[in-house]
Amino acid sequence: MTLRVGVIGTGAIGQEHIHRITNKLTGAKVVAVIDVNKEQVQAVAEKIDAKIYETGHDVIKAEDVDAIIVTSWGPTHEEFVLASIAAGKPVFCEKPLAVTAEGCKRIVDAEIAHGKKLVQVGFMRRYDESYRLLKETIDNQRIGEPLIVHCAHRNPSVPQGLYYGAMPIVDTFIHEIDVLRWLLNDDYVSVQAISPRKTRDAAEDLQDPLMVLLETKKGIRINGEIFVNCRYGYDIQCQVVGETGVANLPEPMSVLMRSEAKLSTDILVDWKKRFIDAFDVEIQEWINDTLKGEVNGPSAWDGYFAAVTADACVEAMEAMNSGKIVPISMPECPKFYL
Ligand SMILES: NC(=O)c1ccc[n+]([C@@H]2O[C@H](COP(=O)([O-])OP(=O)(O)OC[C@H]3O[C@@H](n4cnc5c(N)ncnc54)[C@H](O)[C@@H]3O)[C@@H](O)[C@H]2O)c1
Ligand SMILES: O[C@H]1[C@H](O)[C@@H](O)[C@H](O)[C@@H](O)[C@H]1O
Repeated sequence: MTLRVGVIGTGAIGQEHIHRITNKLTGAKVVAVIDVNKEQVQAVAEKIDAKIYETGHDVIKAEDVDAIIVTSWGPTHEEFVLASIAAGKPVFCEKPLAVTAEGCKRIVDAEIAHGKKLVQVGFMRRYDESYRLLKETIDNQRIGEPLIVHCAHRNPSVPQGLYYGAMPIVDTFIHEIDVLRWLLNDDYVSVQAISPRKTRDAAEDLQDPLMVLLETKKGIRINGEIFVNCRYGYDIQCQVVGETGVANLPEPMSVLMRSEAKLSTDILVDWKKRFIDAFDVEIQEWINDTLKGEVNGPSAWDGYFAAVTADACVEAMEAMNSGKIVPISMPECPKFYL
């Protein structure tokens, strides 16, 4: 059986997912697309022979669409995920699940009321081989119990005018918020924020770089650096300090060169390349699970947890350098998501 997929939002990542479903993965076909950018959606639809719809809701309602992928702008996600649940259709939603914790909670409530899991959130780092190896190292106690995590999320640059305010947290650090909770099998209890000296490349309305200090239930301290105008590359670092050793996230594979009196390796500059394999595995597993009527990837509850944590990080960022420690509290995870 082929899963007939409708894609809402054919921008950067929408096109990436359409390309992988059409050319690399098996078991699914993109049959319907929609974007508010008419020229762009026309070009995408022509390449894959998909039908163009007027709105996201028309795609969700279409009889020949079995499952939905939401890759439109973040603020539109909640509406499309809720509509997919109301139509009883499986939905893969890129991060963020919704732009507020309340929005994520509405999705969680709607899914529970529906009675069957339908929602998966695009936290693709859980599918990345290097993070999986790091998790295996921790789970197998090869460094004893984890005590401290140092991590960095560095982008070479961000689009001027489109990236501002709380985005270092809600658009960028949200990946660490999800993956570290998964990596450490732990939940967060508090956060504070510190602003280092600002880079000359940061826009006026952006604190860049930014540091957040999270504490987990087990007492692990996480020191997170978010630096979105680092200029030199797309660099994701994670080091876990344990009782008996230190484990580092493996670097992406790259040729070690000796040339012009230098020993060097290239650094990637683009998230698409850094996580290309992870995205492939993530979407292939989503297709396979959806065909079986299952959801096994990051759930709406994970999306909600990330949003609650992100809200606390934003509150800490707004009070940065004051020493304010913002508590992070979540209700018990409902049985539905266990
Ligand atoms: N998992 C990841 O690493 C990752 C990477 C990139 C982007 N994302 C997420 O994916 C989403 C899209 O990001 P992007 O980089 O592709 O952005 P983008 O701006 O390139 O694409 C978004 C598209 O959504 C369209 N759109 C906006 N409102 C719409 C609506 N109401 N109906 C239909 N289409 C609409 C826009 O016209 C645009 O083409 C964001 O939420 C982003 O955070 C996740
Ligand atoms: O900071 C960016 C992240 O590094 C990417 O992985 C994407 O999530 C992108 O949307 C963010 O803007």
